[in-house]
Amino acid sequence: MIQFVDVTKTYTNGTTALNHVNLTFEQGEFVAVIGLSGAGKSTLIRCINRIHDITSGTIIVDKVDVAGLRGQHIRQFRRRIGMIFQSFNLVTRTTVINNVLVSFVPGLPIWRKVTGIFRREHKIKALEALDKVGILDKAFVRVDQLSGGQQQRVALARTLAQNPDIILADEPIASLDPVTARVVMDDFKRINKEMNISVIMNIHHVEIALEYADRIIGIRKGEVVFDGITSQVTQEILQDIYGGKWEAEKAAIEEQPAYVR
Ligand SMILES: Nc1ncnc2c1ncn2[C@@H]1O[C@H](COP(=O)(O)OP(=O)(O)OP(=O)(O)O)[C@@H](O)[C@H]1O
Repeated sequence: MIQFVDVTKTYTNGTTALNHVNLTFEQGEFVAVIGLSGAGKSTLIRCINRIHDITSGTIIVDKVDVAGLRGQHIRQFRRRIGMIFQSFNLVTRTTVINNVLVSFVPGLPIWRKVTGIFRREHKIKALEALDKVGILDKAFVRVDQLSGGQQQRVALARTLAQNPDIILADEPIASLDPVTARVVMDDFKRINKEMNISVIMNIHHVEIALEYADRIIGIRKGEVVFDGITSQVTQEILQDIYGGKWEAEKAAIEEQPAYVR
């Protein structure tokens, strides 16, 4: 369970990105966070694994006060939380399996890190993770030979190999075409349902958010203005989340070329 209790985040330049946010995420939920650009979606997600430190309030993840973690404890905590980015964050000049094996590095002795020698059990786990996202056949292909969608699935496999309880996804489909975006979203959904891994996703594509997520959180100017199950979301609610700019936002998404939609 993740709890935000009266969380405020003000960056050093004075921008308040989160303003007195209260939220609870149960284990196994699939939550989409939506809102205008600059609303605070990334900040919300990134405070959970301490990429950003909050200014006031408390974030509790499974009874652990995240702000109190230091050094080794923060590394251990982060291993339970996978992170997926828009830009995949892979090493493109090496193979798919090497990218997945990297997820075992933090727990390995220094000589293994340096030599890149991985145990058989790690290799099997890496291959299993690739199988879960349907790209086992690409294990020994160089990442730069894969499509964007396949690269995002490698990133997902790398996260799965870490055996996380939670996956935070920051605009994971923003650079994918609509068909590939759905393939990747299908992976997220399957992982969420079959493995009971919580998925908290920041996403611009509202129609995809409504199609895949169980719950929608709408953020406007750092405040939660909607929090409810997906079927409750109406056009009026979207207007409210997008500060009356929903029609313009919808048109902007529709006008984007296919590769960014
Ligand atoms: N490192 C930072 N330093 C200062 N201000 C920041 C920083 N990161 C974000 N902000 C500001 O905080 C606010 C929320 O930003 P955030 O990236 O969380 O929004 P977002 O909803 O994810 O936007 P987008 O959809 O464009 O990614 C914005 O006003 C942004 O300019």
